[in-house]
Amino acid sequence: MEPSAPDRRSAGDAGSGSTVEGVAAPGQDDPAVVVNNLSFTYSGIDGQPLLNSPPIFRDVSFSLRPGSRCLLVGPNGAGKTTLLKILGGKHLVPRDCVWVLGSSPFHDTALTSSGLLSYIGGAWVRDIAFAGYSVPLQGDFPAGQIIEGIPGVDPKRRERVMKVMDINSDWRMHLVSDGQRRRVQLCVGLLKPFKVLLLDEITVDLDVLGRADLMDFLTEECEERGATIVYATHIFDGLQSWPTHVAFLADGKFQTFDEVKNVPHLRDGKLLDTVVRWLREDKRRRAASKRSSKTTVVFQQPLNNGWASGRMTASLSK
Ligand SMILES: Nc1ncnc2c1ncn2[C@@H]1O[C@H](COP(=O)(O)OP(=O)(O)OP(=O)(O)O)[C@@H](O)[C@H]1O
Repeated sequence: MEPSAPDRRSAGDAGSGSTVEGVAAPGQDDPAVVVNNLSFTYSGIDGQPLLNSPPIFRDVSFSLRPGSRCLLVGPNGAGKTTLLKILGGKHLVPRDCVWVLGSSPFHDTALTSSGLLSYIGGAWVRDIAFAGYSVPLQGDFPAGQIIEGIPGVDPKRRERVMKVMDINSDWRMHLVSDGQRRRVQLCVGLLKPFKVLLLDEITVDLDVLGRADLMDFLTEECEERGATIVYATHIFDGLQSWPTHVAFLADGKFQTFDEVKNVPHLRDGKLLDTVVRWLREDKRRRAASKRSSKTTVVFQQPLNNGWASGRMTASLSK
């Protein structure tokens, strides 16, 4: 799909339907998400691209209109999380490459602080000085305290989201199961009436009913409020009729990005079969390209050795 021209009003311009200070809401027909020729490579702490690491994306472009539900699929390591993080403003990319609700998510922090753009991904962890990296958030405090402590939330919406996620306010966070912790994490991410929601494999710990209720809620949010959702997952159970769009990311680009109604097998509800076929094709393509490649990878002494306090990273010299 060709990207549409982004809405380039700067933050603070009066936009039709603007409700949050600092964020110019796009008009109803403007795309909610626009990506223009996005290329991205991770860099080390010296700011240089990591050695021997090809770009994660090359010239990726797409756009999504309000109300779209896009399933983002692809093999492990294809870059789904990276793309969601870029859309969520967590990685610096050139301002003109990524537009969410008419603003650059990295540069215009009001997008995320207002809750209009919400990113929910990974386990609920934090880096805590002297405790370590990726420490699970499980202090002894009740779930209700976290949820009710978030300011600016409509009490009716809070009640609804807590009901959908089936949360007991008295759950003590250091005693809950992984699935219960995930429910609280989801609840927090859904409390504000987002316009764009980015989900990174968040249903992994949920039981089947919790998952079904969540997907129904998300469908309603898109159909009734015009929210836009990009959801990266490897779990396709019960998702056949959920997406309006499917994007298959592999080898640095979208091998497929289309509306479900335009892809015959997807239209017929064969989501899992189709994704498995795409994955097999991609695996064959990678094997063929490896066989034909004459490039010898030479490991060199990297400019940084990837050392950070308490952690060894993958950029260590071999
Ligand atoms: N912080 C980082 N620094 C350097 N490389 C990274 C970093 N995070 C991810 N990568 C690399 O970027 C590539 C894409 O990773 P990413 O997590 O986006 O893939 P993914 O499609 O979400 O994978 P999965 O399906 O396994 O979750 C991988 O090769 C990974 O090793």
